[in-house]
Amino acid sequence: MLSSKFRFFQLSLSLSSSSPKPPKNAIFPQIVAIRARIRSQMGSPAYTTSSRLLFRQLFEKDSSTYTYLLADTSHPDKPALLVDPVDKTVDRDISLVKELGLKLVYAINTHVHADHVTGSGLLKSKVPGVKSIISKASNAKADLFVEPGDKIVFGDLFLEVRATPGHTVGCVTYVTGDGPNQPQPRMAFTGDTLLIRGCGRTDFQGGSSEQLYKSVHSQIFSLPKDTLIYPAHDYKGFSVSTVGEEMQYNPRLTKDEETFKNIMANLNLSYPKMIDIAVPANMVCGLQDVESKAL
Ligand SMILES: N[C@@H](CCC(=O)N[C@@H](CSS)C(=O)NCC(=O)O)C(=O)O
Repeated sequence: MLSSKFRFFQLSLSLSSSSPKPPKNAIFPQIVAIRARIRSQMGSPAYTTSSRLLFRQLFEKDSSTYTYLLADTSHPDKPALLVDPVDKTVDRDISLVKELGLKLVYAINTHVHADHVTGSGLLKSKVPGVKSIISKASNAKADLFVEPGDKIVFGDLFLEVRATPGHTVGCVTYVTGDGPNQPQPRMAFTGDTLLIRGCGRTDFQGGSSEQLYKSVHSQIFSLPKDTLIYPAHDYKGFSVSTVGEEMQYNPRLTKDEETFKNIMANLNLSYPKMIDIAVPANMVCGLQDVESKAL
């Protein structure tokens, strides 16, 4: 496969060999044309353009979990939030927040995880002022509870809350705002509801394949096709997808509902190794709260 640098070089060459040497003042439109050709050959960009949004995708390898850091860097306070922090990587996340000069305000969870302990409790104990967030429908403990239609505001940016039950009863998807100054394309943090070319299992924690199917089709596939999909996990090496791509290629969710339910009933996955520790800990916002409750 060609590296993008090499592709650029090739495209520059082919463009100059097929056209006469341009006058000096015509070079800028040529660069614009080359960039447009690269973009069209590479498909949708896997990034969002916004002058204000700082975005980082972070990984925890033991549970193959993605944590996302978002901040409004145009706001004087540089308010930041973490989506689905993991206890094991909290120190890494705090260092990054400090290095970038951000003010962490929220630790947000898409759901009560079964495979790892949330970093929300540790973040709250290590960074004064951080508030934990989870959906009201999860019945878990947190500082703030969100419901469908709520907005989580950080500076002049916001995340919209969409109810996407199915993997668990309280699963939500957080979608970047729609409006002036909000990132384009939009970004959807789907938790375990929609994975890249897959989806969350539905065999515990109040899971339902019927609900998951409806959630994805009504709440995620209804977003603009260029909306970027950022899941909570990936087991195959993917990092980002789009609504359009999943609508076309997701091997489970492109099927009709009956076929989907049949696929989900026959996944035969073993239970997550951490489930007996993770679920009770996450119901109280992370291990720290479990310890303080026990005192
Ligand atoms: N082996 C892992 C757990 C893998 C797993 O079950 N992943 C979940 C999301 S975390 S609860 C899932 O929904 N997977 C769907 C799939 O199709 O893989 C462990 O032991 O932790």
